[in-house]
Parts: sequence; C-alpha cells; structure tokens
Amino acid sequence: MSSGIEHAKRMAAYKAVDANFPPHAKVVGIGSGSTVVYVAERIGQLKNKHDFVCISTGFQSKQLIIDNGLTLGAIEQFPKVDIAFDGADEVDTNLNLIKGGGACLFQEKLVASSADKFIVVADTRKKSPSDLGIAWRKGVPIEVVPNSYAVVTRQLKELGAKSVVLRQGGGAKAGPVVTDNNNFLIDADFGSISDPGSLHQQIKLLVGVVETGLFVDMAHTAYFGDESGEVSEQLR
Ligand SMILES: O=C(CO)[C@H](O)[C@H](O)COP(=O)(O)O
Repeated sequence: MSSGIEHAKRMAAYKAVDANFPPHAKVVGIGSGSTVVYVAERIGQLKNKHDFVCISTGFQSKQLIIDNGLTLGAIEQFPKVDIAFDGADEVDTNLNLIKGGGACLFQEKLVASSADKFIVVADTRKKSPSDLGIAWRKGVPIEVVPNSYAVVTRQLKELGAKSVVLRQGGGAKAGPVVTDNNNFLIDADFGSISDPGSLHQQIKLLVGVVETGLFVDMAHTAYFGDESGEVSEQLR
C-alpha cells in the first residue's frame, strides 16, 4: 500500500501518460525524480513499448528506462523528441517551472526543449499560488562549470540573490554535489520571481553557467495529484 503522497504522484503520472502518450510515438523523453518513476512504470505497461525509444535525462532516468523494459536511446541519435515527461520542484500560475532539485536540470532542459510536447507530473505541494520562489524555498538550481562557482556566486549576489549556496552532498558525500555532467550546482534564492524569463536570461549570460533550473514557456500541461488520488490539470 503506497503512502498518500506516493499515491498522488502515481495518479498524476498515470493520468499524464494515459492522456498524452501519442499512439505512434517514436521518441519519448523520460525525466528524473521520484514522480517520473511512475511515468516510466506506466509507459512500461504499454503494449507497443518496443516501437519507440526513450531518451534519459540522467543516470536515474536511464535506470528507470532499463528497469521498465523500455528501449534506451541517446539524444545524439534522436535530437527530435515526440513527447517528454518530467517532474518539477515548483509550477507557477503561468506553467513556468523551477527544476533541478534532483541535480538533473541540464539534461532535463535539453530533452524538454527538443520535445514537441513537454508534460509535467507532480503532487499538489508543487503548485505555487502565484510566482515561482514561493512554494520552493531552496532557491533556483544553477549548473556551473566547477572552477567558476566562486565567480558565479559573486555575480548572482550582484543580480540580487538573497543567498547563494554551493550544493553539498550531505551525509552521502563530503564536498559538493557533482552532476551527471561533472559540474557543480548552485542554489540561488531570489525570493518571489515575478519575471522568470528575464531572470533566466541574466543568469545564463554569466560565464561558467551551463544552465538554469528556470523552465520558462516550455511546459504544455501539468498534472497534479493529491493524496485522495484526484488529479487536476493545468494548461498553458
Ligand atoms: O528537476 C528534477 C530533478 O533535477 C525533478 O524533476 C524535480 O526535483 C522533481 O522531483 P520529484 O518528482 O522527486 O519531486
């Protein structure tokens, strides 16, 4: 028996796949995190699962594809994706996202930006009542080339970040988190973000920044599960 939140995640993921999976899909993006686990599970139940390839967004996602009996492909082989599914750390009322809580934001954005349709799955805790930076208080994840972190940290403060933290491995690793691309991650708290597009552009221009966790104007629909199993839909 799954807990309330796991049930919420599973219901959102199953509904997202059932409502959106294209019958003749050839290339499918699979995101990262704990909600997308159920997307891979549902896609793995499809009768035609050997007719398409799945593109991963990192190590965990690759394992999900393999474990669910799906065919793994590389974005280098399949640069055009029919549909991509992924989780989010926060979704604003315009369907902009903060992502990267699981340190996979660069490959997630690469796959989502290559997709004809990008679908978000989450539980209702991820919904912001208005802007980004309200429900997710850990800051905007930013992937940086390792030796640039001090310079980028200084410049993020100049852009108005209230706090800038080099993400640490915690009990699992001494020192900073190293991404699947061998980079570091900075979490920059800008408080409530009224113009995520402009903030993304300013951060992206800093030398050393690989990608930001602000996903602006990218998602097509978000599915939010609650603990009762109800799923609500947010369209752009
Ligand atoms: O961006 C991500 C990883 O970098 C995840 O999609 C995001 O953190 C949501 O994860 P979860 O479904 O576990 O809440």
